[in-house]
Amino acid sequence: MTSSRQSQYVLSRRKLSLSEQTETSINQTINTLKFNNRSLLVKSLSSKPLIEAIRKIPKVIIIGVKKCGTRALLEYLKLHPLIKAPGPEPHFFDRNYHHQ
Ligand SMILES: Nc1ncnc2c1ncn2[C@@H]1O[C@H](COP(=O)(O)OS(=O)(=O)O)[C@@H](OP(=O)(O)O)[C@H]1O
Repeated sequence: MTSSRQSQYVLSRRKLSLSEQTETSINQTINTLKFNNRSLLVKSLSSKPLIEAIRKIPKVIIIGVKKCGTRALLEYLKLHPLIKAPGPEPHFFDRNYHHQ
């Protein structure tokens, strides 16, 4: 990233008051989605839907083989008032990724 783009990025972070944790999530998303051009994201950060989408990125993912007790773990964690879960198990990876 060039220095002008870097300062643009820092300014955007300040303007949006992103926490360090949110910024880490954004950076992980950038890496995961293989965004090569970060300036694209910096420009998009002014878009409210994108910010909302980024806030919804999970902070924790429970992964387990069938019948290992992931449902019970999720139910116990959901008892905590500060923990939100997307309803029942979303099965994101087994529904969206298939190895051959
Ligand atoms: N703490 C603990 N100790 C032992 N066994 C436990 C525990 N918590 C959950 N369970 C049992 O785990 C089974 C469900 O696991 P999962 O939630 O991973 O099931 S699933 O694959 O998502 O359907 C399910 O087993 P079955 O009743 O045989 O289906 C649960 O009874």
